[in-house]
Amino acid sequence: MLSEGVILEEKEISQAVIGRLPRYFRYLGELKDEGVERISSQDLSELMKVTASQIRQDLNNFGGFGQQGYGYNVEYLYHEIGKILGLDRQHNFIIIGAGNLGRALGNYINFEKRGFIFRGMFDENPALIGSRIRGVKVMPMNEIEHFIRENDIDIAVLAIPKSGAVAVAEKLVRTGIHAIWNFAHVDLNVPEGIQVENVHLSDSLMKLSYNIRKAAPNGE
Ligand SMILES: NC(=O)c1ccc[n+]([C@@H]2O[C@H](COP(=O)([O-])OP(=O)(O)OC[C@H]3O[C@@H](n4cnc5c(N)ncnc54)[C@H](O)[C@@H]3O)[C@@H](O)[C@H]2O)c1
Repeated sequence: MLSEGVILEEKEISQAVIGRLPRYFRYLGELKDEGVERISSQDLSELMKVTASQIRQDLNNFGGFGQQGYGYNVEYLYHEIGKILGLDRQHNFIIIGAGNLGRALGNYINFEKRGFIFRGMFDENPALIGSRIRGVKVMPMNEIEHFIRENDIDIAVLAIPKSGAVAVAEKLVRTGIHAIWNFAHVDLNVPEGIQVENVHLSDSLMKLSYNIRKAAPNGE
């Protein structure tokens, strides 16, 4: 089972560490763009507001990357974390659901900068078929299986209501898709080997709401 951690270079890495890697990647990318060549774990810790020991522990999972008295080579670490995250290769994705959310995701160009290439969009509403988002055509659902196979699609983004999500996910599984980025508010039961990442923006909003309440418990 891959639910608790992933096997990487013969070592079990916890999902908590994996979850922190994109943030390291982002900060290192910014440092690299600013021309910073190396950084100590102390300075990285101050910048990212996590303890230096957390940084050392996290990066030790992958063999360290740091050198005593030198710190981290920013460019090297950036590329190594990118490789660990699989960002050294291109991922082709499609979006299912050309509604508000699907269109917003399709219009977001920064995914391409990370190697996620928007290839196709699908919807069951005939009125939307043929319309385009950033030049990408909305296609009918009966073309999806053929499209996935012909265009080397590895990620399907589910931006449809939960009522149809399970059936669509089952269809995607039959096409041999590798991964589903699931925005529908339903848990998907997919076979082992197919990766699902659930996104619930409202969870983040509820956390914010909790923190607002904690900061002003009397509703001031
Ligand atoms: N997880 C999150 O953070 C998050 C955030 C916003 C919205 N959502 C969910 O995402 C879904 C889409 O939101 P929206 O605002 O874009 O809705 P929307 O109504 O604007 O768009 C939904 C689109 O999906 C299409 N569709 C519906 N069932 C389909 C099916 N079985 N196959 C193919 N296409 C189908 C519809 O024709 C429509 O174009 C909603 O169910 C909403 O609950 C999730």
